[in-house]
Amino acid sequence: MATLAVEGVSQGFDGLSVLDDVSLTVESGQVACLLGPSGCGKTTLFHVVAGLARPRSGRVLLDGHDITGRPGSLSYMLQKDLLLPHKTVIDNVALPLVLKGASRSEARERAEGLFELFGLSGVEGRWPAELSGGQRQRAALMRSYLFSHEFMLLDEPFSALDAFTKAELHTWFLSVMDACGASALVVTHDIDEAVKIGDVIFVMRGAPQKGDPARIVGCERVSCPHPKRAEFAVSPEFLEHKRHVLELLRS
Ligand SMILES: Nc1ncnc2c1ncn2[C@@H]1O[C@H](COP(=O)(O)OP(=O)(O)OP(=O)(O)O)[C@@H](O)[C@H]1O
Repeated sequence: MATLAVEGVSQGFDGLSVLDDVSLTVESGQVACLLGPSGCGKTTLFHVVAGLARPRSGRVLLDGHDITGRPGSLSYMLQKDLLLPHKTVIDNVALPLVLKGASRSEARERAEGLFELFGLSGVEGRWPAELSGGQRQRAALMRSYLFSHEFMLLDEPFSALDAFTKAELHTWFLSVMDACGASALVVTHDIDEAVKIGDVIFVMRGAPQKGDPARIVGCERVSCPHPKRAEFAVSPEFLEHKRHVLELLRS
């Protein structure tokens, strides 16, 4: 478990200013969502947080340690699962451990212990092409977790799934996060998803291409005890949080 702090991050490309003084904190064990319109700079912020790009100003701290511009401390799961087609599921998910220096058998052994928790028992030896969309996302999330137990950056992890699979994975995701105690920052375009899975929702606004760099315009704390039950999504409290988020997006 780890606490992430983004402090006063500004970023841009050549003459384009994309992020303006972005700050946010994700507490240990929290799932935080980053919600904002297309093109406002969410991926740009993720690249900075993952250490893949140095910001023009500001810094990124993980448990108080400055990780600005240093990749490898957090795991970063892209929207597309990027499972390697020529490797079995177990070798795909164990790959981060091998890259970190474990032997193949050691890595497989550690990964094997997690298949049940991630709802993937029985598919260890299959090829990615033999999995359903939901199973592929579970495997991709498990691989991210094996890269970093502490903090995961998830870029639209459920956006490619159909509505039924998505709803199923939301419930599954929350139970896995509770069981692992990991923290995550999740990019999403989907307000319902953000309220459903987020303990806190950071709302980002801006249109960098129109000379309006993005900033965090507010944050909504979702007061719902864990484990969040499926009924929460049809409760008056859910609608109230959704209304607040919509107000922030329009403000
Ligand atoms: N490498 C780059 N060089 C120049 N401009 C870039 C680069 N990467 C992103 N941009 C610009 O920065 C702005 C923010 O892009 P970004 O991909 O971060 O937005 P986003 O919120 O993640 O979008 P989406 O939700 O559609 O994925 C856009 O105007 C984009 O064109």
